[in-house]
Amino acid sequence: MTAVDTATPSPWRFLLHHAKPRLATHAAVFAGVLVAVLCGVGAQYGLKQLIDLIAAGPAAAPSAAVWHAFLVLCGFIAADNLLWRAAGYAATHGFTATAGQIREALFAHLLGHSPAFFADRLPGALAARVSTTAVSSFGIGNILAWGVLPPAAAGLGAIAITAHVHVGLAACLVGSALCIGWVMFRMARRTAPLHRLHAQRAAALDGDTVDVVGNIAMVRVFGATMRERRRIAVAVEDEISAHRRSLWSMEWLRLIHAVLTVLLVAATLAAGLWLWRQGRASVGDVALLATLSLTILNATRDLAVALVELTQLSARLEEALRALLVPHGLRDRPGAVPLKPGAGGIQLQGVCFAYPDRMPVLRNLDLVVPSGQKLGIIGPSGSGKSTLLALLQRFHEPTGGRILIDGQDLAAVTLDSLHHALAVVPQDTALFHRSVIENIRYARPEASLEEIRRAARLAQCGAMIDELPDGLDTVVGNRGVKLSGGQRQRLAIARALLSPAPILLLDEATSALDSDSERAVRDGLAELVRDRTVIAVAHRLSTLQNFDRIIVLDQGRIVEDGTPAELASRCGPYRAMLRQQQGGLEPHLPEAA
Ligand SMILES: Nc1ncnc2c1ncn2[C@@H]1O[C@H](COP(=O)(O)OP(=O)(O)OP(=O)(O)O)[C@@H](O)[C@H]1O
Repeated sequence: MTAVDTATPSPWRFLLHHAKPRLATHAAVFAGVLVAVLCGVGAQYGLKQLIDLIAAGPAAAPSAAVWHAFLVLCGFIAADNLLWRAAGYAATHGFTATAGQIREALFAHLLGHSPAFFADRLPGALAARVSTTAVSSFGIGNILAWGVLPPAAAGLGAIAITAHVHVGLAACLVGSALCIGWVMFRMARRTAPLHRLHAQRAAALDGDTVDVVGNIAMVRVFGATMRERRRIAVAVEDEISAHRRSLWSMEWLRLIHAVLTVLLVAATLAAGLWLWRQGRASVGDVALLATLSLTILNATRDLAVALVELTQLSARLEEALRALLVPHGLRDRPGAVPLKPGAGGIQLQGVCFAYPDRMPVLRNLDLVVPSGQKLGIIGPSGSGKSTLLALLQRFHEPTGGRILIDGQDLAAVTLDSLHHALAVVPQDTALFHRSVIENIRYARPEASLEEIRRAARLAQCGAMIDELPDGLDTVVGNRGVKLSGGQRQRLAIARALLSPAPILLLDEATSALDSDSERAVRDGLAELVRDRTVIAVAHRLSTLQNFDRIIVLDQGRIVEDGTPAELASRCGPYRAMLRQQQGGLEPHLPEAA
């Protein structure tokens, strides 16, 4: 089934869509509850029959009829209780499975979003909303089954039995119940924005809390613990005030409902007494009307409480769905085909790019990288180097021109197949809070232990891993916090080396290494990059000294292009950078052409 229907984020359609695969189980829950409740109401009628027989006296009531009425009453009571449990058993299977399925579907949808989506949102708030959706969906199922259906069925059953005593009285009850229902519904709808506001503030607070916890080292370094506590305290105050307003609106609803139902029950009882005095109702009828009015009172009260909770949960669900079910910014185009595996030749034809509401970053870029070529990209900070790598991964669409891999336009191939063709060591080394071996194996889950050890050795992290307390099984901490920056980078390189992708993208892949480690990693890399196309962004020019070709980017344009030796011999920006990095030691440089 599709993950989620992004075109229709209405909470009810969303829930129905996810309930469908377990329709029979859900139907069993609701049918069980319905029959149990009707048996409960039937027990009240059975009691009336018994009372009428008892009131007639031992002489007038045949013994068989009394015991028959007794057994019917016991049967209703037994069915009432046992069916509740059967429905509960079905719900533990159906509701939990549906909530889990919703969580999985939203997670899958979340993973399909582009980096631009995540750049604008807090990860904690997104995770909180996935949880909110699953918890609210589970809550809505429970409230419908245990909170809405029982009082609704009990109320309708009570009205039907009242009709048996007096049709006019039952009609009045139906009219009153409908009026109360309408008033409650209108009022509940007007409170929905208050619940949504509360849901928004709670999710934002979750996101903020996770953001601070995720950056706890920085908070400590800048002695900002109190500052952050004050910030969160302000957000908590906002959340509390929104929560209070949401609850107050519900308390008003409950109060109005309580007044209306007290009036309704009093009127029913008075009518029963009047009918009895007229000789048109038996003692059993009056007892029945008394219990039925209480059933109706309880039913309408329970129904109101349940509807209130339902309104709150559906508002929370709606808010979470609105935030999560944003259509994917980047997705496979209709008719997209998998990238045909090739040697890894890359071509940029007139590529332009600007981030939304920003100045252009790349301007009319033409570049041909033959398969197997090792291309270095250098240039001042902000010149568009990482953006170029991001476009190659199709994290963003070029605003003009096109990019081809082995002659195939990236826009026309599937994203998954494109990512299988690329191995990446990103600028900001990201590791999972998992073991070293799981992090390296991420690039190729089927890789053997021997292959993993080889990749680790080539990335110069073999000795480092041996020194860890549990070797390859050591858990690296949140985003790899238990490792040094250089160690993290070497693990990321080992991970990329394990990938069979024909194109390797390195974004400042060795920036955190000292010169000796960098040289050692470079030697290890040399063997593995031999048959691949490599595009490497680097600030340290020594990283690129063995590369086939270097381009210099400036303000989104290629301002120099050639082999390292050619560029070093020209009086251009590359030579200036080289001179700067060699500390002005001219003897290392060839004569300028
Ligand atoms: N997600 C984004 N949204 C908006 N603007 C962005 C985004 N990412 C980068 N930019 C902007 O695009 C420009 C180019 O950034 P990019 O990261 O490509 O530069 P770079 O050459 O890799 O820089 P550095 O050497 O410092 O890593 C910068 O002005 C940057 O502020």
